[in-house]
Amino acid sequence: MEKFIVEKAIQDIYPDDFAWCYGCGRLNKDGHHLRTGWEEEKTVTIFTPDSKYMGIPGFLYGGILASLMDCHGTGSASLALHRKNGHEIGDGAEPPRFVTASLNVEFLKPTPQHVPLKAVGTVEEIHPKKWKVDAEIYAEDTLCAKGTVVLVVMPSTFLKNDG
Ligand SMILES: CCCCCCCCCC(=O)SCCNC(=O)CCNC(=O)[C@H](O)C(C)(C)COP(=O)(O)OP(=O)(O)OC[C@H]1O[C@@H](n2cnc3c(N)ncnc32)[C@H](O)[C@@H]1OP(=O)(O)O
Repeated sequence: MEKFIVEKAIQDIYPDDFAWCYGCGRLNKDGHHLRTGWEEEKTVTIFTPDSKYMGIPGFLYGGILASLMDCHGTGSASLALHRKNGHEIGDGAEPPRFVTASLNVEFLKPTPQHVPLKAVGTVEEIHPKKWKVDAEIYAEDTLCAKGTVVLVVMPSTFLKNDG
């Protein structure tokens, strides 16, 4: 049977200061709370968008697929560098933080509403600070979108200076 749950997600262990992303921050009450984990050597994010994310009645708005691809990318890169650094979710280590440098999405088929979407990622290191995720989004067995996301380790300029 198809698995529609991510048991251990990298977003669950982001430090609170980095858990506010609209797509994947667990502390953003208005956000999507996307969660990304390993499924063997691939990364997986499961998401069933709310009815309001409609493009054409019965079909999803493409921007919501891009959001899924975006946060699936940051989560996947974080998982991969965390593992490369010798860590796994649950060992107490803080994961690396990534931002999206580029996002390319190809909308291949109309995507039905009201079914769980599964983003599947293949992660590749370009440079220790720069990673690429090739992602596919499936609605049930149909490949509806694919894309490439390039992620860069978050520069210090993103850190809020409260002092
Ligand atoms: C903890 C989790 C936090 C959750 C966050 C969720 C975020 C959700 C996703 C988003 O929406 S992120 C928000 C949207 N994205 C942005 O706002 C990013 C805006 N863009 C930028 O800030 C910069 O353009 C960006 C950081 C993406 C890239 O900047 P650069 O063009 O300077 O980076 P570059 O790609 O050249 O290299 C990055 C680093 O890798 C190094 N590098 C990359 N490739 C290399 C190579 N081949 N050889 C040598 N060095 C290389 C490069 O030197 C550099 O290291 P340093 O910072 O130490 O100098």
